[in-house]
Amino acid sequence: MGSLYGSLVVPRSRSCGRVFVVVVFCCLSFLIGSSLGSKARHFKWEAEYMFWSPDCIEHVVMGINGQFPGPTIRATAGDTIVVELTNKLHTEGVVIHWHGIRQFGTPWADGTASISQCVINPGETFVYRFKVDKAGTYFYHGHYGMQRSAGLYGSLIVDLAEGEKEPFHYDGEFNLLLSDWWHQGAHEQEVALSSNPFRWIGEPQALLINGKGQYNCSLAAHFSNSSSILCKLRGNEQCAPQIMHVLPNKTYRLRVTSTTALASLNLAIGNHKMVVVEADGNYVQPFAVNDMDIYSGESYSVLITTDQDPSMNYWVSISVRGRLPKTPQGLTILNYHPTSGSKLPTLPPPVSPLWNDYAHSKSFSNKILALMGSAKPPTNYHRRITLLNTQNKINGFTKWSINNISLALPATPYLGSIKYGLKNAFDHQSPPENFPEYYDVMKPPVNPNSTQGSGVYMLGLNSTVDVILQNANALDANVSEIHPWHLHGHDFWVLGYGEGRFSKKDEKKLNLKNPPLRNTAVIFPYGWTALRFVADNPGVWAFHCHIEPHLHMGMGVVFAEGVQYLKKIPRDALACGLTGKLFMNNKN
Ligand SMILES: O=C1O[C@H]([C@@H](O)CO)C(O)=C1O
Repeated sequence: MGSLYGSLVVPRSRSCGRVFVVVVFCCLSFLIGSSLGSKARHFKWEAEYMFWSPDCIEHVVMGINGQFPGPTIRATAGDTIVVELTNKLHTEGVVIHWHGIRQFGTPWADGTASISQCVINPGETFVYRFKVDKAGTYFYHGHYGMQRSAGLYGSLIVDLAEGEKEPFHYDGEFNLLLSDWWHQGAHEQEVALSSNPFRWIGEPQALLINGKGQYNCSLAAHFSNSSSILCKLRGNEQCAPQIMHVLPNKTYRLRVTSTTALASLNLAIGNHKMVVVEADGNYVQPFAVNDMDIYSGESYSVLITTDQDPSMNYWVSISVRGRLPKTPQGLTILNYHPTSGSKLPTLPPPVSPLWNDYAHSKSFSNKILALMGSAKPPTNYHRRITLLNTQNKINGFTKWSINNISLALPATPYLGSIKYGLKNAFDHQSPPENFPEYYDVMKPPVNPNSTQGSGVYMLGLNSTVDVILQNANALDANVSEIHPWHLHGHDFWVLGYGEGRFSKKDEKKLNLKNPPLRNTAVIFPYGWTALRFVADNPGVWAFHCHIEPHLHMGMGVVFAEGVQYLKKIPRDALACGLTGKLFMNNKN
């Protein structure tokens, strides 16, 4: 039986002791900050395809060092992470993106193919070296083609620097990395999505918690009317649920991240409330919920108190939201000591809100506010870019477009072509800042024909940028979908969500007082989301829908800022395309 136990009773809040020496040491290290204890953490990783059974059915998955999900990185704020990644795939490149890490001063380590680096070729090794400057719950994943869908992901947890204290107390912690799984391989999915006629990938076959799921059985079979069979708790280590073993009357921190390819999820724990304290590596004003939505690309920490009857066990469930669910609930068990971990809960699993109860989702999103004392956004912006999200056609192929441009990535990474002024590397026309007044976001596009482009929004270094993400109707009437947008290289403030087309009157409703800082924000069907960020990180950064097939279909844009101020970009990152040629010519 897979068992999931965090640090069982490890007090996380550290305080300076009473003994003088300890006081001096603690307080000194507090004053000096993270620099004292910070260190380099080295990892040697090999990315490879392997046979694995995430939902008890054997498939090819992408793993790291023989593990799926990949190894968890645990570091302390201020540390330098060094990952020597060797590509052991036979015939395909690879990169890894460190989701939520801003990469200040190391934009070439962001791990985005065609944007921040060339893919690592089979047999080659690339060294990712970057600082984790902010404590929080993060993850990493492939960012080339649909390698995240193939299973290339894992957790990255950054603890507070020595001497610093969390604004909440907990006794132990668990890590829940959530994902979705298809039986159709990622390559076949790529071809399906890029074919004419278009073939949609459909809904996932299983939801995974820490890479483990149940396909044709259910842990809660005895509660359902269907003939589904009871899953085994023991036997197949690769798919047996990891039981969460807890002691009564303690507080646990659950670090929850979603790296789903498609599914928006709702997480609930039978009989237990969750207090949300962190979102995307930033503290939030704590609030309690019975269930919570989590979109692809997001991370949260929630606190649970084990104050229920210890002679029982409880369900931990994840279910699909925002799309007609065709995937069974993902389940595991919260097991109270000394009750046996194999005792199934006596109550049925939590019933998740209806998939299209968006009022419920919006109410959750609107509760997320910055913890008092958090950094506030600048009160004014220099530039506002409105990004209309539409589903389109290009020569009969189905795409997603932003202001009528579907993103097509160039062969030479932007970081190199912008730095070295290579004019032919991509489309130098700046993409549109807005969409036409007459466009009706409530209806399918009148003229769905779109174009592909590789254009970049060039942002003034240190300028304040507002982005209004505008959702619209897809190609079919009465369909508008959820899209979680993720920004690389920055956190942004989420100033607000609204219905219909963003207009002048919405301006007054924006929250400049305590908006949460995040790196991923959702747009609800037929709605808008307003974001603000400061372009203070020289580099080239992707901003895109975190739904993997949607990005594959062009749903993203690229921001560049201050690239000319970058002194030395490691040549290893740019040894392909026109930069590769440039380096070769310079050598001769
Ligand atoms: O991009 C998508 O395509 C399908 C559908 O719109 C067309 O089959 C779907 O549900 C998406 O999210």
